[in-house]
Amino acid sequence: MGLTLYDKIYQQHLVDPDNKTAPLQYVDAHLIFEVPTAQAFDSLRRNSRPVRRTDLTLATVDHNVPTNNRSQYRNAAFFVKEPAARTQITLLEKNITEHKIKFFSMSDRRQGIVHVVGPEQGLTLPGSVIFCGDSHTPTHGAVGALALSGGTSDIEHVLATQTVLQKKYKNFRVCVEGELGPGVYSKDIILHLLGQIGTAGATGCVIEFCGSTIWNLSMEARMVLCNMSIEGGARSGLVAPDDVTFEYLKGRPLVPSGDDWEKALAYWQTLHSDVDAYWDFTVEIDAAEIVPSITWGTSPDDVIPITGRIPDPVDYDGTNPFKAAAIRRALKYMDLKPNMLAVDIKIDRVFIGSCTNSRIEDLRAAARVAKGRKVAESVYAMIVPGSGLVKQQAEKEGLDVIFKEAGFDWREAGCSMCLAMNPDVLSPGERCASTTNRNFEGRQGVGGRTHLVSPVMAVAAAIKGRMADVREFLNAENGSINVTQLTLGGEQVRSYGPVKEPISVSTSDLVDDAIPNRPTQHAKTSVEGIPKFDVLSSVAAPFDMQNINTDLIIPGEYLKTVTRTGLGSNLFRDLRYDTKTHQEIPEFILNQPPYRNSQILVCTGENFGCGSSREHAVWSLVDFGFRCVIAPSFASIFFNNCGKNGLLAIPVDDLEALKEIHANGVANREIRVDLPNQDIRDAEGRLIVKFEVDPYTKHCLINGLDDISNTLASEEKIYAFETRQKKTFPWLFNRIRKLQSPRRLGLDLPSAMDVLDW
Ligand SMILES: CC(C)[C@H](C(=O)O)[C@@H](O)C(=O)O
Ligand code: SF4
Repeated sequence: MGLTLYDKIYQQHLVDPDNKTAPLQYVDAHLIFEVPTAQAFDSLRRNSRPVRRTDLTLATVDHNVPTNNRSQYRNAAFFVKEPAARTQITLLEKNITEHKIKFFSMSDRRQGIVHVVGPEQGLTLPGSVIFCGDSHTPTHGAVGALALSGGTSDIEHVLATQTVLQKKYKNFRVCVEGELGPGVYSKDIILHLLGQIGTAGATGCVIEFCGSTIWNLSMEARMVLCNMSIEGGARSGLVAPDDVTFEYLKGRPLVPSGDDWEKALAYWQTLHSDVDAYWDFTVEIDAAEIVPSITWGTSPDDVIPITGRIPDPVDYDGTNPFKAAAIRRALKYMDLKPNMLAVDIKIDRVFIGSCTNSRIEDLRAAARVAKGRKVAESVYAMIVPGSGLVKQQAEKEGLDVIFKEAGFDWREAGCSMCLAMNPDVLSPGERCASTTNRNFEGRQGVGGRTHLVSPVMAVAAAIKGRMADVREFLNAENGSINVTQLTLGGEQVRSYGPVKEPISVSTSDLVDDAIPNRPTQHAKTSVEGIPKFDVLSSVAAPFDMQNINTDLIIPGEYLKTVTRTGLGSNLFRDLRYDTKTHQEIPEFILNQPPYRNSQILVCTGENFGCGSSREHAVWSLVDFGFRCVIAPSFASIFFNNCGKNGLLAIPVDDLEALKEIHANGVANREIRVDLPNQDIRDAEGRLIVKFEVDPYTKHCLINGLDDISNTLASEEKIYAFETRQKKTFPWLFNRIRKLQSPRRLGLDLPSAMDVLDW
């Protein structure tokens, strides 16, 4: 039996292939940003743990940054007005300065969304493992890397050990064959897929995208697919590297050159799944069936073609009551009527941006539709390039002029209106056609309504003032669209800036390679652990929603905290409080007296904790008082984050048992969760169900041990692996610290006073 590309990269990165209980993957590159890192650095400091490889770590700021004009920019402390955001950004600056980590600050034109910046600089290379504490890290898989995400505890683990604990996931193959129709973009491919498999369809899997349609896509279009793999529940997504990949990589600042390029290329060309590889799941899609699509509801799989109608819950009442309830809730939130035509949905706002669709090809495609046209008077439309270099490139090509003439607001790089963490938010009730990846309730602002679309569909909506079929604009007199360019992204123009003194990473540079900060001489003998878990008796708070996402558990506004505590009061904010009056909603379960002190949450709906990797979701549950969550299934990142914070997540797929636990909760009767014996009993001690838990997590929970202590015990193995890796793949090392300062490259803002001259 052959291996998949994922199998191969995973195996190659196993630090100790014999350790099956806590498998460690070596991380070749680590990307960090302001939101989930403060707590990680703080905890390292408290436990006297050094950052192991500052030379394999790269930082930027994106989520919190305001996107208004930076012509008067002096420094972050002055520019960022909102105090919590300012604290988070300046704290990151302090941490990277202390640890000497390379950083693209707001005064550096290379700054931008972490998943735009990484590939743009060539940080992510085929066959490597990249880690970033953000759920859209799979984006980087487009170059044929294994791109892993996780929460703050994982970030801390990578900083301290340069490894991440990763079990082996399953293989999911998505094969798309044939030619895409006019106006169909890679965003439509991934929306189409999500419509088929749902938000939990690929849970516990890594997706490999393949087939003739995929090979014909540009790198940036492939990134869109990999980016949204997480929306299907996948642990990551990737595309085997080919000539398109190599062409994209060549010449980027962090990509090897000269002899090393030749050696690297020879290796990269071997990276593909074997013909006889075993696939746990396969989905085949005929490209001809895909039409420009939109989401209508509050989950990324609520997908309909632009020619379609809004679903009717009545159609599911008999067969799938969960789905019928979810549709009713979404229709109410989105203020839509069943069976309404997609093209009849009027919009107020358009947002083109985010790590999904803010690259140069997205902007080129959008500009082709916008050219010579006008945004409808009723619409406010904004374009936020993914990085300063994307913005610079777009301006060089005159795209900004096209957009401004059409009536778009042209802004500075950042996550912007993708999530409500910076000044760009929707007002309650506003409806937005958005090129982002999540349409959850409140995602773009309290009460805001999001429809996910491709960049060209966003422009079509902006012009019409309602959801529109971009194909109406094809071959029209003004700004006619060349379909090939539209789907393939057009010519490959480099989107990074001038390199005055090109860096060239060659093997000879390895002589003075950085020495890792190995922990032995610094390590404290006693470190903080996690709260111990043994046996717990409590009334379980009963929930019955499917796909409870982490935005719903704790909205983006609260991710600006720099501690792990204090989030409990805003747990489930949008379910718990009236959006207008901010008063408690009496019907919500956690506002009812018996459940205010519940330590167990039981949910009968599947896929608990989907969406973002924010560990804040777990911290808010723990801060509220929960020690255990029971559900039929969990999203992978949330599940991992639970164990690292002493919160026991128990998947119970025996639906009768689950109903019984739920019924005990409704009746206000205690249940007893026994971790050592792995069972759940009722108040009389009668067994309801036995449960599975992986032995390593059980051991850590019962003994209150944190992962890092365990991993550091394998220091010699990590060091040995690292030494081998350096010999075999020298081009993966010694490159980030050779990045040059923005000033030397002419990429600093003229008004900036905080430029770091590295
Ligand atoms: C803040 C970050 C942890 C989060 C994520 O993991 O995705 C964010 O980027 C999001 O899109 O919700
Ligand atoms: S999904 Fe949005 S908020 Fe998250 S990294 Fe991407 S752009 Fe930023």
